[in-house]
Amino acid sequence: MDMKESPLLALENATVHYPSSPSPALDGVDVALHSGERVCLTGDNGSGKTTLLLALIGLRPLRSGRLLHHGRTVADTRALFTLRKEAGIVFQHAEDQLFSPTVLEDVAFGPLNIGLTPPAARQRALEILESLGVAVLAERMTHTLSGGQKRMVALATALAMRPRLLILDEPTNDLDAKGRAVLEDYLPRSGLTLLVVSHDERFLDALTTRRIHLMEGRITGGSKGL
Ligand SMILES: Nc1ncnc2c1ncn2[C@@H]1O[C@H](COP(=O)(O)OP(=O)(O)OP(=O)(O)O)[C@@H](O)[C@H]1O
Repeated sequence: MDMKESPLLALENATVHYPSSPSPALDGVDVALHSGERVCLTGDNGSGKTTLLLALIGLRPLRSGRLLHHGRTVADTRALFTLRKEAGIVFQHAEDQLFSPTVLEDVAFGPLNIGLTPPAARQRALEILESLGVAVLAERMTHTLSGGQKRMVALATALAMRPRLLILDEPTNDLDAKGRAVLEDYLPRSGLTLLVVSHDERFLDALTTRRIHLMEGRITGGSKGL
C-alpha cells in the first residue's frame, strides 16, 4: 500500500457498545479523515457524534472493526501513543481539561511534559494565547474564567502540543462573535486537519470542507471520505 495515500485516521466497520445500553452507539461505521481536510460531523442528540470522535483517537474501545492510523491498525499501546501525539481534542465541556491554577501553567503543561524547558514552554504557551487573542488571560486563575474564555484556553492547551489533527466538540458553545471570528480565521490558516462536531451551521459553512451525518450510530449522509 502507498502510505502517502492512506488517510490520517480511519475507522473500518466500527461498532461501539456502552454496557448499560442495548443498542450500539456506533453501528458498523466506515469513515476516513485525510490530511488537510476540515470535516464536520452532524447528527441529532445521541446519534453517536462524541462516541465517534472518541473512537477515532482510541479513547473509546471498539467492540468490532478497526481503527487505522496512516493505514496501520492501531493495535497496541505504542501505536495508540503515536496516534495521540498527532491528534488533539477539545471536549464539549472545556473545563474538563483545565486543571492548573493559572491559564499560562495550563497551556504550558503539555509542552513541559514532552520535555520543553520552562522558558520554552512558557514562550510557546504565550504565543498560542496571543494567536487566539487571549494573551490577556495568561496570569488569570483558570477557575475564574467565563465559559467562552475556558473554551479558548482549552483550545490553546490542545494547540500547544502542535497536533496535526484537531478534534473539536461543539467549539463555538459559549463563544461570542469575536471568539467565533478568531476561530474562523485561525483554524483554516493553521493548516490543521480538523474534525468538528457542531450544530452551528454558520460556523460549519465558514470552516469545513466536507460533511458527515450520523443517525442512530450509522453514517447516513455526507461523504465518508473513503
Ligand atoms: N458513558 C455512556 N454510557 C452509556 N451510554 C452512553 C454513554 N455515552 C453515550 N452513551 C449513549 O450512546 C449514544 C451516543 O451518545 P453520544 O454522546 O456519542 O451522542 P452525540 O451525538 O454526541 O450526542 P449529543 O449531540 O447530545 O452530544 C446515546 O444513546 C448515549 O445515551
